[in-house]
Amino acid sequence: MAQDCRSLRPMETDGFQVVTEVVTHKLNHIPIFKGDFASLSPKVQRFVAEKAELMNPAGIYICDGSQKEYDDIVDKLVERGVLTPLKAYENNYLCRTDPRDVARVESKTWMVTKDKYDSVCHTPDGVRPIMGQWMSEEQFGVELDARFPGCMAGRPMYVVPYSMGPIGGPLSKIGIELTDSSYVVLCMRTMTRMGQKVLDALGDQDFVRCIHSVGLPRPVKQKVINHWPCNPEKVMIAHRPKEREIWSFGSGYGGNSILGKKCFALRIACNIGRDEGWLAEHMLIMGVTNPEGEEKFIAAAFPSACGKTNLAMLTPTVPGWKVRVVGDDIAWMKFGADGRLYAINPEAGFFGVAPGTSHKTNAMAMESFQKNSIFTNVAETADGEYFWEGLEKELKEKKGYTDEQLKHLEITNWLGERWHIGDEGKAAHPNSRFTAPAAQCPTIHPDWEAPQGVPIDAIVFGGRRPEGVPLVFESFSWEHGILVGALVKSETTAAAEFTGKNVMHDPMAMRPFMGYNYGKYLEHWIKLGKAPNKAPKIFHVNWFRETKDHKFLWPGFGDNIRVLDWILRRVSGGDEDIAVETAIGYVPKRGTINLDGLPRIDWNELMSIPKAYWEEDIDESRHFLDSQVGSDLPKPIRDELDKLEKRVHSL
Ligand SMILES: Nc1nc2c(ncn2[C@@H]2O[C@H](COP(=O)(O)OP(=O)(O)O)[C@@H](O)[C@H]2O)c(=O)[nH]1
Ligand SMILES: C=C(OP(=O)(O)O)C(=O)O
Ligand SMILES: [Mn+2]
Repeated sequence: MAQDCRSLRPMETDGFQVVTEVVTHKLNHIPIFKGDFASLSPKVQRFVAEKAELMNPAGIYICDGSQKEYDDIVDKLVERGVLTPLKAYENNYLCRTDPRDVARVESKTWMVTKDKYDSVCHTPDGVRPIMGQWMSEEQFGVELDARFPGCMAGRPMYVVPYSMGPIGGPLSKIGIELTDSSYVVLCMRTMTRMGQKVLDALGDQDFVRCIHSVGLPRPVKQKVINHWPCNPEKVMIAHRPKEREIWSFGSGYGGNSILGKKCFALRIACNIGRDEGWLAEHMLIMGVTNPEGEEKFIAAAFPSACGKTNLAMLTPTVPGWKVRVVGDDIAWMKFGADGRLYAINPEAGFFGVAPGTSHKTNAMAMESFQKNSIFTNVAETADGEYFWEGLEKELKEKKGYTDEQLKHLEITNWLGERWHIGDEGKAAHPNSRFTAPAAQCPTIHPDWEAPQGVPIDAIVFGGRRPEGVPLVFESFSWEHGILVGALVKSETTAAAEFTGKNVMHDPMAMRPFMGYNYGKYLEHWIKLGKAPNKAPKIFHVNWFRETKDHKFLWPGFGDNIRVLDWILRRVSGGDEDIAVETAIGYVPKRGTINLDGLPRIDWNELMSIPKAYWEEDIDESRHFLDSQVGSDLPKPIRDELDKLEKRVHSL
């Protein structure tokens, strides 16, 4: 077989020189482009050798994670036109993908388990589960065979050892990603702790096995667009939780390819968390210090593109407050011996939504990506700056342009076409992203890499809810809070393939990332909150409620500190009289949220709990839980729903 594979191997080897050739019992003469195969642990050797034999790369490149390695790969990609230096900054690059490969693809994401109901709930006949898709092991075998054999022909196979969480930390875990995408290698270096030091820490232990291919072996028969090989027709993002294995094919988009992130740190990790008694959640982690100097930590779950990165990096508009970032997307959380919930950010970088980000909305994100960052599918100005929707005003002021000058500014849009502000279409893709090292954020928390994590005082859920849902409310109990999380809904965004603005269920903000039976997942949450563990209070926020003419009722962004202030006062307890009991939870008493300096806020509209809306919402939610969770719904959650319904009926 090796002989046949070699003959398939085209001449081009991306300019890498063959350093040594290893001969293993599995593999004949696969060249090593970089690294010392023999120094890998037997488990890693075997993994690399087996997968190389399957995918037939031109050679193997073992990443050491050094700056030089990063720079070498960048240089190569610039030479080939994959990356464009954004010359207004130091070490910032623009990458344009094939326009068909710009977001996660939920419909092509699967969990592969022997028993279907380990992955999905017992939904009634004819109902397609939306909390995860299941694929049988047999079918997975067929799909794998139709994609992976020979899929890396002519391309280097990078071996990317990485740690999610600080290397060696008690909550941290190691993975190894094999990929034929050099873009992914660069992103993994920013988003995780990557390289030799991880292999050193690994020893002969096990690791999460991650296999990623863009799915376009050389010689390539189709036309490659933007030097971005991908295979949209054959995309498959498959997870084998029991085997702790991820197989991703056909897409280079971050959420599908930077496998440490959504695939490992959420879908696989929530399985590990279930087995080991902890939680892997789609949550930011932030430290909030009040004017008295007391700091508390909040973990908040919002669906993709609903404000996690922005909240984590918030610049308070109220004097005296300080916000510091621990993480902006994922939290691994475990109750400690003292009964408190501790959270780490398993990542080392930010993969954030670019459009809408500006010094006005998120200055700390802007400061994080002034250097050493990669911008995917944004636009570029003639001066070599990044550009996207939301930067118009800032650019105008920075350059001193008149309106007329701004309108005529030469911009290259994300598709590589000439474009001007006001032209049809968008400058940047709505899901365009920045990839930036977390350490570059000016408000990164000094304990962001604390191996044992930070103690969480409040959990917050939220989503884009244009109507019916007040700015903030507090749940009555841990179980009620879990119901609140289980009923999270949000308008769809550009982070996945859905088009149009529909309000969809996104329970716990985990719909796209659920790694096992969602009913069992709720049970796991319930169990962990029981004494002697001290369960944090659970809140729900909605920055996105609209007036009848579709204007936001709440200014959002830095002003969200006003809501966090209320939340943290509730957490502190004390005898402050700041909450009113309502059917859906405690809401702020009028006047207890600081509105000083804001333009007029329509408090009644912002905080109202319309009975008709909630009655309909509960019917719809009950239908959702019945059809999507069915008999797997834990009784305490069903009881909470019954109680909520009763309270709403008597509104
Ligand atoms: N109106 C409003 N928009 C927000 C707020 N926070 C974030 N956004 C916008 O929502 C989009 C996604 O935000 P981001 O923080 O990247 O979401 P994430 O994907 O959950 O991390 C961006 O376009 C933001 O400008 C807010 O408080 N109010
Ligand atoms: C990385 C992503 O995350 P989020 O939008 O939640 O920041 C994604 O959805 O692809
Ligand atoms: Mn984000």
